[in-house]
Order: sequence, then C-alpha cells, then structure tokens
Amino acid sequence: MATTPPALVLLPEWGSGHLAPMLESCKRVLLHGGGRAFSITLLVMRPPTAEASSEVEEHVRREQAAFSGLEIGFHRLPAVDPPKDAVGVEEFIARYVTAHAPHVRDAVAGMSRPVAALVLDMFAAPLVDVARGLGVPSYVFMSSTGALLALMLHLPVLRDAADGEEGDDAAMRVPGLPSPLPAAAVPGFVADRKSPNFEWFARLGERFADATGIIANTADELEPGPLAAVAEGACVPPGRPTPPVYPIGPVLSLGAKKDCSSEAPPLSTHECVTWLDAQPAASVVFLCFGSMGWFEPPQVAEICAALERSRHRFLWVLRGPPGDGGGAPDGSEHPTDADLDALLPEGFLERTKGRGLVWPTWAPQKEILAHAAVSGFVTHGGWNSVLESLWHGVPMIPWPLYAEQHLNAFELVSVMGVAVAMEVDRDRENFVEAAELERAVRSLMGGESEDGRKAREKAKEMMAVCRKAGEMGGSSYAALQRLSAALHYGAALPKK
Ligand SMILES: COc1cc(-c2[o+]c3cc(O)cc([O-])c3cc2O[C@@H]2O[C@H](CO)[C@H](O)[C@H](O)[C@H]2O)cc(OC)c1O
Ligand SMILES: O=c1ccn([C@@H]2O[C@H](COP(=O)(O)OP(=O)(O)O)[C@@H](O)[C@H]2O)c(=O)[nH]1
Repeated sequence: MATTPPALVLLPEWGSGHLAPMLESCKRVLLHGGGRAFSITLLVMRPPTAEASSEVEEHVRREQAAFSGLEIGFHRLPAVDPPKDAVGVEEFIARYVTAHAPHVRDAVAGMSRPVAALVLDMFAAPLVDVARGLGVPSYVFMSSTGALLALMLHLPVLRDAADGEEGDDAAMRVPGLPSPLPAAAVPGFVADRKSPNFEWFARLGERFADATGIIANTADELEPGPLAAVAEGACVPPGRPTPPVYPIGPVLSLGAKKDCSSEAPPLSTHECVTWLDAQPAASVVFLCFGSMGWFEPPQVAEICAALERSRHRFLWVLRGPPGDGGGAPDGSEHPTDADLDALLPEGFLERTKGRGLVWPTWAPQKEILAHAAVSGFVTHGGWNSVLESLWHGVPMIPWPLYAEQHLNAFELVSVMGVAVAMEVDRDRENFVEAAELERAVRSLMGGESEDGRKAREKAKEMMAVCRKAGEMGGSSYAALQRLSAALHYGAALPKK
C-alpha cells in the first residue's frame, strides 16, 4: 500500500540567491532517498517588492512546469504588513520574515501529511519556536558561507563582550577565522555594534543555536577552518550546544530567470554564449555583479578605462541604476537594464569592438562560467556566484558591494587563495580606480604576477574539491546521508 511521504516544509527568503539553493538542496535530499521518502512543500511569502515578486512567481512557474518526478507543492502565505521603521535592509528582512510566524504555524499545523521538518531561511531563524511548539524538527538553511555561519553564531558572544569590558571598538575575533578579522573584511551590518542590524544578526545567530540542525551550502574541504570551529562548539556562548551542521554543498541551482544548469548545459543560442564561441580558449575576463549590483557613471568610466588599457578580452554585464530612485520598501536596490549609450564613454564600444561585449541585462552566468573561453571572473562575491565560479575552476577578483560580500572577498583571497586582491574603497561606496582594476585583471589573466598564478592554480584545485565532495565517498555526500538519516528519525517522532 502506498503511504504519503512526510513533508519537508520550506520557508525561504524571496531573493533568488536564497530560495533557489534551499529548494535545490532539499531536492537533493529527496533524490538521495530515491525520490519517494519525502515530499516538499514550499511556503511562499509575498515579497516586499514588485521585482522580487515577479522573480518568485517565475521560479514557482518554472518549477511547476518542470517534470522532476519529485513531489513539490507551493503554499502561499497570507500577506503581512512590512515594517515601516526598519533602519537597514537586514532589520527589514528579519522583521518582515518573522511577522509570518502565525501563518507558518497555521500552514504547518494544517497539513494533511506528516511533517518531517521545517527548513528555515537564515533570516527566519526565530521561527524555530514555531517548529518547537508543534513538535517538529527545525533546520536553518545557510545560503552563505561557513565563515558567516561561524560569525553569526559568535555574534552573541561579541555583543555581550562589547557590553562589558571589551568596549565598542573591540577587535572582531571569531573562532575559525583569521584573528582579528581585518576591518575591511567585516560585513557592513555588523561593523557598528550599536546598530539595529548588528542586534538583528546577533539575535538570528542566537536562534541558529536552537535549531535541530543547520544545512549549509558549502563543503568541509572548502572552508575547513570555520566549519571545524562551529562543529567543535567554539563559536557559541559558553555552555550553549551547537546543533549538528550538514555541509552538503556546493549546490548550484537553476536561477529564477532563463538560465542553464551547469550540470548539463543545453546547446545555447544566447548572444553572450555565441559571442564566447568565437573567442580563443581561456582568453576572456567575465564581469558580473549579482542581482543587485550596479554602478554610477564615474565608476563605469573607470571600468571602461581599465578594460581598454588591459588589452584583454571581456564580457561585462553592466546594469543601470534602480528605477524610481531605488526606494524599495526593503531598501534593496534592484538594477534596471542599462542604457549603454548613456552610460558608456563615447567611442568605447567601437574601440573595443571584437574583443569586448557589454551586456545590459540579466545574463546566463552559469553557462558563461562553464564556457572554455572564460578564464577569470570579476564578481561582487555573492556566495552563489563564488560557488559557480569554483565549480568551473575560474579564479576571481572579488569586488564586494553589499550584504556579507566583504567577508567573502577576504576569505577568497586570504584563506582559500582562489582570487586576486583588489583595493575597494569602502568609504566611497566601494569605488575602484581604473589603474587598480587594470592591475588586478592583468594579474588574474596571466601576467607575470605570482598572485595571479597562485589564484589560477588554486581555483583549479578547488574545482576538483567541489566535484569530489558531492560524489559517493565525498564529504558533502556523507553529510547528505547524515542529514537524510536525521530527517527520517525526525519524521518518526510523535508530534504534539
Ligand atoms: C546575508 O546578508 C544579507 C542578504 C541580503 C540579501 O537580500 C536580498 C533581498 C532581495 O530582495 C533579493 C535578494 O536576492 C537578496 C539577497 C540577499 O543576500 C544574498 O544572499 C546570497 C546567499 O546568501 C549571497 O551570499 C549574496 O552575497 C547576498 O547578497 C541583503 C543584505 O543586506 C543588503 C544582507 O546583509
Ligand atoms: O546577470 C546575472 C546575475 C546573476 N545571476 C545569478 O544570480 C545568482 C546571484 O546570487 P549571488 O549569491 O551570487 O548574489 P546575490 O544576487 O544574491 O547578491 C547567481 O546564481 C548568478 O548565477 C545570473 O544568472 N545572471
């Protein structure tokens, strides 16, 4: 007799950099059990911006249209009022997500099938209480690095120390990370210990420790330092237990937009790819800055000067400023398609014709990174972009712009060694001078510099590491097995 498979109930933040890897990771859990052991119910919050809403809708539509053979359903949650007085993006996201708690409780309690676990976005960590109230196991899904995980688990310690003897300017020492963390590496949201954003991240980190487990889109071999420190219980306040961590990555996901899986890229007719087809192997530097990266005209002019002088071939995804002045209720800045005639200096396209392509809208990044012509990546350093680059052995130049990306940049250069450092002026909205970008691009793309040679070599090593981790016998495969066993155990527990 067929039985109803218990559900993994997912609550992702609406950003595609959060939703897509969470869903893909949970699909991996289903596939690991032969596809029939669990089902997925994804709880859809109404995103706070029109841009994010259409991304989510597109994602849901594509998922429903695809035939995966897996049981995946979507449950729309009632809308909640967005907070009107949030000081920063992080506080906004955390409060908005947390306001859904009663609706999440109702949705889980009302399910007609057993619930194996509630899988929560990092911003939804306070909802571990909802799971606990229903007697359901809870898992936090960490869509960013093991380093950010270590930092967040440790924030309550830093907060309480800052309240006491160490003071407000105390150096940031985080178990598993180089100590003290250079100021340039500290994410903006925790740089000021008095800001509500710091308090929110500390509160989220505190709640991570109350989850049944933490699923992380990283691999032991990629981030051995922070993951070991977390596993040893060195990051949480003394006396507090650390839940088991399951580093099952890298999990690369199909984007919400038209995109191709890096696993099996179909023959593409995308203009960026046909342009790459005509370029020599390993000759192109790719520049792309995530879902929220865009530049003011003076910065665009510096990039143009650098690319022109470097003499290297390039494919540059250049987006324009957010529409309507960027005043989204969540404070996020979603770029628009660039007006290249208005943004680029006169004559730039003619002078670089044949060796450069400037692409003004969303591009198929995974497919581009998989292309044999691409051998370097100037990236904002969002964790999904980093994993995609490492998966294809492409060395990077990190250009952090927002969120946790300054920490990611530091890790890529100083810990993993897969990237060439570039000076980014945080006091001038992460401005980079033309000469500095030119130097970094020359170094990355095969100049004489030792930094570039090491980054290229290390990126190839990491490609092998990433692929091996997920194979049978690899560390991420083993973590997936442990996670699967824990979920089966949780599904068998009596519910309240
Ligand atoms: C991790 O801390 C922050 C995350 C975000 C953030 O916000 C966000 C809002 C949206 O409307 C859409 C998004 O796609 C989105 C994404 C996002 O975080 C990204 O997450 C990735 C995976 O964790 C990745 O690591 C990227 O670097 C992040 O940009 C925003 C924020 O403050 C601006 C954070 O501090
Ligand atoms: O033009 C673009 C810009 C981004 N991406 C994808 O969007 C995701 C960006 O996620 P990341 O974590 O790097 O940064 P975020 O945008 O969340 O800050 C990655 O999967 C990229 O491949 C893309 O396909 N095309």
